[in-house]
Amino acid sequence: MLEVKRVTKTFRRGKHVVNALSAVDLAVRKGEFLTILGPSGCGKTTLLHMLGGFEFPTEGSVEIEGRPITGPGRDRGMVFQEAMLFPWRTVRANVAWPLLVAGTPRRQAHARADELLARVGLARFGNAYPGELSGGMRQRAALARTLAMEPSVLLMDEPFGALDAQTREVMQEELTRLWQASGLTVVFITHDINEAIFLGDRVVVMGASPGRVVEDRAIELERPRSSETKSDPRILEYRSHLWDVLRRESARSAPAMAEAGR
Ligand SMILES: Nc1ncnc2c1ncn2[C@@H]1O[C@H](COP(=O)(O)OP(=O)(O)OP(=O)(O)O)[C@@H](O)[C@H]1O
Repeated sequence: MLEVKRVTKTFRRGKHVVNALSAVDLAVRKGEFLTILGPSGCGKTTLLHMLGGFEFPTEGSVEIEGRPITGPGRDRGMVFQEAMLFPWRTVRANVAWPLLVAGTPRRQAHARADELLARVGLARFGNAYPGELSGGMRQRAALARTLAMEPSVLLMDEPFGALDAQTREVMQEELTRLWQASGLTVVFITHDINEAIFLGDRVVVMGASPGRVVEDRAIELERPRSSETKSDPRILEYRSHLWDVLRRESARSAPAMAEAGR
């Protein structure tokens, strides 16, 4: 579904050249849930932005279903750490907004928004304003708005990073349910190893300086996954292995990053 081929990305910052990504190869199958872990600054967001069509490789190519990605498209929805909702519009109007922009008649767009709000557990909050919702509810509304475009790929950049631990667990379980029912392909960035394991069919670990893929591990926990999955003893093995990889990468990249910041 998605293919990143020998991608290198360099940014210029004044006189300095930042090698954000170096020779990254990555393929994501249709319907797969891929999670990405890695130390700060290893290029996770840059990679996601390329898949979204907001950044372009310096070398190499990024493709969706065999076609080069040349810009953002309705086939790919993005969800960020902070739910970007219009505070002056109701939750229903926020979710309906991309449909209205695409020319859907208002009544139809609002009916579709209500269906989507029900799917993310916000059926009773269509008339509320974003400021009246909790962080988790705002993230659900943002997800509903992204789903309104009927993307085939969801690109998620630490979407639960700003939530408290309990809400985060609930959101993880809801997302797996939603994904399982939808057939969506998901690429999900996180700093949380447990989250990466619980959600992912595969966990990719990136290393920094330069950003590259250092580990690609299949997670063979059965689906559907639920809160009980979280006490599966295999999780401990996955966690210990991924911790080792991350520790090694953080130690390796820290001196180089300190040097780059000087
Ligand atoms: N527009 C830009 N201009 C210059 N440098 C950039 C730009 N975008 C990213 N970088 C640099 O590229 C590197 C990778 O950044 P990126 O945000 O992709 O990392 P990340 O792994 O997502 O980090 P974090 O986990 O902290 O969000 C960093 O050194 C960053 O400073």
